[in-house]
Amino acid sequence: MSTVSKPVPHKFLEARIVSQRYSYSGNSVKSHFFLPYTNATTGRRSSSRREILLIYRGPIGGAAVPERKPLSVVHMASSNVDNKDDRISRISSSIRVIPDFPKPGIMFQDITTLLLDPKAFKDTIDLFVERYKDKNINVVAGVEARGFIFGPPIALAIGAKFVPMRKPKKLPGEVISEEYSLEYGTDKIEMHVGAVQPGERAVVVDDLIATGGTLTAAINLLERVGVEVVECACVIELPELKGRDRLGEKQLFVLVSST
Ligand SMILES: O=P(O)(O)OC[C@H]1O[C@H](OP(=O)(O)OP(=O)(O)O)[C@H](O)[C@@H]1O
Ligand SMILES: Nc1ncnc2[nH]cnc12
Repeated sequence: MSTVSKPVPHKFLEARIVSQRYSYSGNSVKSHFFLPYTNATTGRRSSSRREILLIYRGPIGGAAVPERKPLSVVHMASSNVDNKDDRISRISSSIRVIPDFPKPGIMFQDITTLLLDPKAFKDTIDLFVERYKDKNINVVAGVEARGFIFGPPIALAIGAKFVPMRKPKKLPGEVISEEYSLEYGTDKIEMHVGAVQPGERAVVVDDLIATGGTLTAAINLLERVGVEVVECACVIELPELKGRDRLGEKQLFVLVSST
């Protein structure tokens, strides 16, 4: 379905489009067409341009945008978030889905739009802080890159240290590393030797769990040096990729589920 925001005079329908750009909002795509502005009497073009906006809603790029739901009570079995909590639906609706990024077939869950909404961002952090503040957590480990956005404010609020788990060759000191497979490739994460101590209690934070490869690698790194990983925490779960199964007995706390 498409709607034209303003009636388009006939003379502009005959004009050539000089440029076009797209912007995304929720499950809709806006196409901005720029037409040369032509004087109907003289036929001369002005340097100014006229913008025509088309708004498409629904399927984009041939693939249907999946519905993202606040987590159902069944999925929340291991969490204490009230499913009726209106913070969850605000968080869910602030996350945008970009089809075919970074390659065809991937429905990319883009949390940068959540970050643009200060209330949704604060609600996200608050929900994690409410869950971990009384659990004697010493370590919040965040996985590069998006775990670096959510992890540090949680760590500060609960009085824990933040430990970055970085992509290879980024950390300057001695590291231990762990390889893992992704929904779209393979990768490796590294942690500084000495950043954590045996017996410390950790939560691993990331924006999203897909296949669970990243979180499994993070858990392995921490457990190799004697840290107790209490739980993993993500904003989004893609349940179809069964990452939760890959974590085995390890608890996973998520806020929204995307089907
Ligand atoms: O459950 P998995 O299948 O392991 O996938 C989840 C991981 O994939 C994404 O990161 P990505 O590797 O794309 O890195 P980036 O955050 O640096 O873009 C996401 O932020 C998670 O870290
Ligand atoms: N579909 C997805 N959206 C965002 N990040 C991801 N990481 C792995 N799969 C992803």
